Amino acid sequence: MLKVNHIAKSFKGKSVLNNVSFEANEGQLVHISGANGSGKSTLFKIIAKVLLPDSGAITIIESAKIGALIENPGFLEFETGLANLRFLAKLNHNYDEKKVCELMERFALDPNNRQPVSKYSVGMRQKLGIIQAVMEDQSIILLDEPTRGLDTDSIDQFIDLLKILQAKNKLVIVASHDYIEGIKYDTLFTLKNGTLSYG
Ligand SMILES: Nc1ncnc2c1ncn2[C@@H]1O[C@H](COP(=O)(O)OP(=O)(O)OP(=O)(O)O)[C@@H](O)[C@H]1O
Repeated sequence: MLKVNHIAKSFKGKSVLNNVSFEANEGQLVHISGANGSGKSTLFKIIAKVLLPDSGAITIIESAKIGALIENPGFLEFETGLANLRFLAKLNHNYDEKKVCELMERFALDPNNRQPVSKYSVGMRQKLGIIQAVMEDQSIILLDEPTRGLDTDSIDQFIDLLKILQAKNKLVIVASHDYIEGIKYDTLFTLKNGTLSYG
């Protein structure tokens, strides 16, 4: 479903990714661990094709759609959470209000909350970021530090969501520097000094 072939990327002569390769398939839950600055976000941006690698290639099966939470997702600050999700999904003509509201409720976000996103807490924004990555039934889901700012109840809700995504045969790749108790990954990678290795 996804092939990452010999990816290299440097910024201003400083190598961030060096010959990174791996393959992943539907139904797999993959973890990439790495310290701050190890290149996790850069790798996700290259997989999502928002950044070009210096060399190497990404191959994704044609029917696959990518959902991603990378760094701090940008929202329309003066609009409500639901209005933001509606806007993002409508860009792709794939808006299902019932599904979006169910996802919001799963994460204890009230779809009828009239507060603009500018008033949201870090955790609430993070939840909105997770929802937008999965709300269009995307088949490859990239989640960069998904539990940042989440309290323990929200982390449990996130773990439940991962189980649902796995049951739906999605490929989910989580990048984080910490280990999240309670998540059973199929494959573990570590990104260090620009190199991706198993374990
Ligand atoms: N557009 C850019 N221009 C210059 N340097 C960049 C750019 N994007 C990333 N970098 C550098 O590349 C390195 C890897 O950054 P990246 O954000 O991919 O790491 P990360 O593992 O996601 O870190 P974190 O866990 O802190 O989010 C860092 O040294 C960063 O400063």
